[in-house]
Order: sequence, then C-alpha cells, then structure tokens
Amino acid sequence: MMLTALGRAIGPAAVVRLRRTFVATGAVAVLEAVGLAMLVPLITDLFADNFPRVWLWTALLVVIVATATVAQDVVTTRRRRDTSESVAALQRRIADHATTLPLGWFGAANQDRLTRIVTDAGDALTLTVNGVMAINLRAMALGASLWFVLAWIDRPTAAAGAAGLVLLVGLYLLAIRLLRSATTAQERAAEDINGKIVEFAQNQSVLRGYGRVGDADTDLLSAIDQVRQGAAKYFRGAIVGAVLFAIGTGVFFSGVLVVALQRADGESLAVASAVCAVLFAALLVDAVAALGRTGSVIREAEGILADAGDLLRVPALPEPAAPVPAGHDNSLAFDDVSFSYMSGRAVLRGVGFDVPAGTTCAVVGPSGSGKTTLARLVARFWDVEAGSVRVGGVDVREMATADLMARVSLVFQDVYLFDGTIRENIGIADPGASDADFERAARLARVDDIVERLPDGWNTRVGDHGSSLSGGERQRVSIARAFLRGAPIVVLDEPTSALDRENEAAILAALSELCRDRTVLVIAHRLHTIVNADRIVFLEHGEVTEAGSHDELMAAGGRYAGFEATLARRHRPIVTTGTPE
Ligand SMILES: Nc1ncnc2c1ncn2[C@@H]1O[C@H](COP(=O)(O)OP(=O)(O)OP(=O)(O)O)[C@@H](O)[C@H]1O
Repeated sequence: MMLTALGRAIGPAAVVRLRRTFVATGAVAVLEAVGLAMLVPLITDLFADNFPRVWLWTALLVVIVATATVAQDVVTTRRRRDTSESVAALQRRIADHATTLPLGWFGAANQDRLTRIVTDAGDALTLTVNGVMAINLRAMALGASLWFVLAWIDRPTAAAGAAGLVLLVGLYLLAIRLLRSATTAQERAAEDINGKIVEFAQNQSVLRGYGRVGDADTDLLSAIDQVRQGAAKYFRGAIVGAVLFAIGTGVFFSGVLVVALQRADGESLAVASAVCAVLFAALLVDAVAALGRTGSVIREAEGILADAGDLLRVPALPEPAAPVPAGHDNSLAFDDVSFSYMSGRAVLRGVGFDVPAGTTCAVVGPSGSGKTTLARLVARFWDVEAGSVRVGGVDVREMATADLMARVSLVFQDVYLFDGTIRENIGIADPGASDADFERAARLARVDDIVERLPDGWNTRVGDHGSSLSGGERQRVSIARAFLRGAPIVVLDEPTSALDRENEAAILAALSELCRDRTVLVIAHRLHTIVNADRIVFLEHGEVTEAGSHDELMAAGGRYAGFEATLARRHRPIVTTGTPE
C-alpha cells in the first residue's frame, strides 16, 4: 500500500531508482548477517579452546563487518541523493500538473491542499524513504538472514523461532490496526477543530457586534472534546499495541530459549551452539522490533503521499491535439452554453449572445444569476457542458491555451499579487516588455501615482498577497497588467467593493481607457457602464431573459427597466448585489 502510494506520487522513473537503493540496503543487511554468523564457529572454537581458529574467525568477522559498514555508508549516501531527487521529481510533477489544471480548480480549499502537499509530501517522502523504509528493509533482510543462520545452527530451534515470529508479526499487525483506527479518529477530530477555530475567529466581529463576549461557541467546545477523546483513544491504542508487542517479544524469546536449552540438555545441541542460537534470537527480535517502531510514521506518510497521488490524477484541462489558430477578428460569442458545477445544478442554461469585435457588452442580473461563471468560461476556468464559447469564431477548447490567453485579459475583483515588488507584479503580464511599454501601462493604470508615495518606489515589495496595498491599489496593479499584455479582448468584473474617492476615480478612468477600442465583456455594477454599453444582456437564473441596447430594453419595460430604476435611485454609482427590489 505504501509502495503503491509512493509509486503514484513520484512516478515510474524515480521508483526504479529507489528500488535499486532498496536492493542495495537489503544486500548490505545480508552481508552484516553473514559477518554475525562468524560468531557461531568463533564461539564454538572458543568453548573448545581452539585459539588459532578463534583468531581466524575473529579476523573474518572484523573484515566482513568493516566491509558491511563501509557499504552501508555508501548505500546511505546514495539513498539520500536518490531521495532528494525523488522529492524534486515529486514537486516538479505536482507543479507541472498544477499548470495543466483548469483555473476553476484553484479555489481556496484546493490552494491550501496544493501548498500542504508540496511542502508536506517532500518531508513525508524523505522520512519514509530515508528513515522508515531503510530501517524496515534492513530489519527484514537482517531478520530473514539471521533466521537462516538460526536454521543452520539447529532446525528445531529455528522452527520454534519461526512459530514465535508468526505470532509476533500477527500481534504487530493487530497493534497497527488498533493504532490506525485511533489515528484516524484523532486526525478527523484535529481537522474538524481546525475548521471550527478558523470559523470561530472569523465570527468574532459578528458575535461581538451582537454582544456575545466570552462565551465560546458550543460547536467549538464539542470539537475540543472530540480532540480530547481522539487523543485518549490514540494513547490507549498506542499503549495496547506496545504491550501486545512486548508480550509477543517475550513469548518469542522464551520459546527459542526453552527449545535451545532443552536441545542442549538432551545433548542434541552443543552448548556453544545453544548460546549462539539464543544470541541470534535476541538479534532477530531487535530487527523485528524496528518494524514496530515505524508503524505510525508509515501511516502518516502514506496519507500524504496518497493525497499527492490523488492530486496528480485530477484531470488536466484538455489541450487540443491540433490547436486551431485564433480567428482574425476579436469577437466573442456564447453559443447555447450550459454549465453546472459539481453539485449538478444548472448554473447556465442555453446562454447565447455575441459580442462583436470592438464593442462592449454589459452582463447584468441578480446575485447568483451566473454572471461571474459566464465570464470565467471565456478563460476556461471550466469547460462548458454543452454549447461553446468562441473567440474570433474559434471554440476556446480548440485553441492552444497560450493563444487564448494572448487574446483575452481578465480583470477580476479577486486580484492575486505575489510577494514581490510592484514592478515584478506588473511585469509578469509580459516579461519581455520594454521599459517604455511598462511605463505606459503603469501610467494608464494610474499605478505611477501609487508608486510615487511608496518608500522604495517601483521596488517596494507588496507583501504576501499584496497585503501592503489597499484593495483599490491592488486593482490598479491588475489593470496595469492588462494594459501591458494588451490583449484585444477584456473580460472585466467591475469593482463592487467600497473604494475611496481617489481610488474609485483612478480605477474608473483606467478601466475606461483599457476598454477603449477593445472587445469587452463586463459584469457591470454601475449605471454609467451599463447605459453606455453597446449591448446589455440580462441574466436571470442562468438564462438570458432580455438582451439589447439600454434604450431598447427601457422601451420594452421588462425586468431590466425595473433593475435600471433601482440603480438610478441610488445616489452614487455602487454595488448591485442581491435581487433588485
Ligand atoms: N466554484 C463554485 N463551485 C460551486 N458553485 C459555484 C461556484 N461558483 C459559483 N457557484 C454557484 O453558481 C451560481 C452562480 O454564481 P455566480 O458567481 O456565477 O453568480 P453571479 O451572478 O456572478 O453572482 P454575484 O453577482 O453575487 O457575484 C451561484 O449559485 C453560486 O453559488
């Protein structure tokens, strides 16, 4: 099971490399056992006062054990190198695969999962291969070889040893089983409490607003209790497992001892050989005990590596075998598009409309009507279930992703900035852009105003997720990226968040500049944008219920007219979330 999880995570080439080092680890353990086997004639000759031969066996023992020690060092160094290469291979595979996943996959939960897997899977792999597997393999190879030495000394004693071993392995499996169920309960409780604590922290402002101070949420208290019970179960499992294993060890060792002594007493076995048999039984128990010490580590690593394997099996965004070059015009079209998320509930149903090149189409409608989903289908965050989205007349699924992304700029509200400088954050849109292009993009997006105020100018770091910039400033960086890329089609989610006047004016001016002469699909929240759009599409429950120019829709006096009236009543051009009253 561990090997299956490992194989899935690191891929066949890395498995072959690891297998080679494992075989070498086993071979060194066999050599160690051969060296130890020299103790048998050595002790026998010692009992017989045959000193010249004692020295011979001692020399042989020293040479073999020294060779085994050197070989062990070589194998360990090699294994460490192979492990780091396997960790790199795993991280590369995950990173490569992540770049092929649809953008829609990267929700908050999956982002967390990706981060956890990339960091934890490397550690789990190192621990498993360098620690656990190496220890276990050595223990098994050494244990098996020592048993053969025991059989060479005396078959009945070895048979008693084999029976004891079966018992010991049985108890070991039972102990692992106990521990496994206890660990699962503990992990589940820990996961649950993590979620509850985050929720509890996030709820604080709401709770305090309603005067709830100092009384912890009952959900959180019950989660804490579950963790306590989980931990108690875990320790019970661990103690019972350890006791069972200790009993097994005792039974095994006493069995071998009794048989060897009886055989020596009946003179079927020389006393020297009986002493050797008992000594080897002790070494054998030690080898098996090494297996027992690593059970919980294996289980943990297995979980993480299985997770990495699952991630690698998430289907990639299908790339066309023979990509169709983008059409010449920059139009955008939705052709009878239907789509649903995992839940299966249809979010878009038979949506069809065109956005001719160089025109602006505003999508409006109540909250949850599917506007954002529609915009995201253009960039293949997900693929449509039925129908097609076409850019320049070509189905986006038939275009190479690079081609599609060169045609379309996305300016969404949830702007992602990485922890680098402002210059790097904008430059990512076109790493080969000239300074003049860069400056123009920054000026048009009004980022130069922000930069003037920053301590290190363009080289100011924006912090994790752009935390040192305000929401409006982050949006301006995102608009600068779109300018720099210069894609002819813009898919825009107009800002709804409350912005200060200066940011709002800067953003609106930058956006109107960005949209000039381009094909624009805008999820519009401002009356001004809507009224001035060439065409308005009114979306309700995932269906286009009205479409036309502002004048046409007003004249029709339908849902849009009521919606427009609601917007017009508001003093400032602001957010439209929620069904218009
Ligand atoms: N990633 C997702 N997974 C599952 N369901 C989703 C996802 N994103 C959106 N939905 C659901 O799809 C429906 C349409 O959501 P969408 O965000 O497209 O609507 P919207 O019109 O843009 O809403 P709003 O104006 O509030 O942003 C909603 O019911 C929403 O709950």
